[in-house]
Amino acid sequence: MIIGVTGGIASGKSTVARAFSSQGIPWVDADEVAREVVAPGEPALDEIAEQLGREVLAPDGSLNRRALRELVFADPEAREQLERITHPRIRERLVVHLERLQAQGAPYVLLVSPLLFESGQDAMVDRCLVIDVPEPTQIARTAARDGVDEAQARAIVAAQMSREERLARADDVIDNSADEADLAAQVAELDRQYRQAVGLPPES
Ligand SMILES: CC(C)(COP(=O)(O)OP(=O)(O)OC[C@H]1O[C@@H](n2cnc3c(N)ncnc32)[C@H](O)[C@@H]1O)[C@@H](O)C(=O)NCCC(=O)NCCS
Ligand SMILES: Nc1ncnc2c1ncn2[C@@H]1O[C@H](COP(=O)(O)OP(=O)(O)OP(=O)(O)O)[C@@H](O)[C@H]1O
Repeated sequence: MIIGVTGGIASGKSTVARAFSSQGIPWVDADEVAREVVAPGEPALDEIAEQLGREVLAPDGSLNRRALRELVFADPEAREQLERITHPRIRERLVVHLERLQAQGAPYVLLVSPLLFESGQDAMVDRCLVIDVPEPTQIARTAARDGVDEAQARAIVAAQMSREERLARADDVIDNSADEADLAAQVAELDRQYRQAVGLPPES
């Protein structure tokens, strides 16, 4: 069984994944795979430079992530171009990573992805778990963690699915507006349900 874990920027997906991991559940992180596909030497990196301009490269030829971020969250067309280059490759690698994890015999595995619904990755999973936070909390946590200004954080949120739409598509929801202890309790309860769904006793 594959559980897709999604939520907007800084909703708490990685924190949730770590909590599941402490119960023995492994995960694949789509943001990490997205970085793999644009590593130096990857064909996607050349395509990005060709289509979006060499200004998005650092002097050493690697991706200047900050420059690309500022470009794509100000220009929806540039973002769509970037997604056309990266999303098929991300998807291909996610399939490989998930198959490898499943072969290792965990009770179930997680696909952690900010764009699970937007990029159609929900078709790869059995259940969708949405991490939900109010938008002001999301903006504040993004700005605090990534050192981006509030306007940039708002632009990123605006490029993602609305909270309402995401919740409407959820099979399960974690409310991450309280503290991390509260989050851990919600994860423990879902872990119990997921183990039961795959026919395992709660503590296996
Ligand atoms: C725009 C880029 C260069 C910004 O890099 P940066 O290091 O600043 O941020 P990072 O990659 O850690 O992403 C941070 C968050 O931004 C949001 N985000 C990233 N890409 C997108 C997008 N295309 N649309 C909406 N939100 C996005 C996500 O919430 C993500 O968790 C980078 O995110 C990227 O290459 N995005 C395109 C690939 C993609 O869609 N990745 C998302 C995972 S499928
Ligand atoms: N319940 C909580 N209370 C306070 N801070 C929290 C809570 N949950 C997460 N955070 C903090 O909010 C920030 C975002 O959390 P996290 O990195 O888990 O989100 P994410 O959804 O994985 O983000 P992204 O996809 O943008 O990388 C982190 O700095 C994290 O420590």
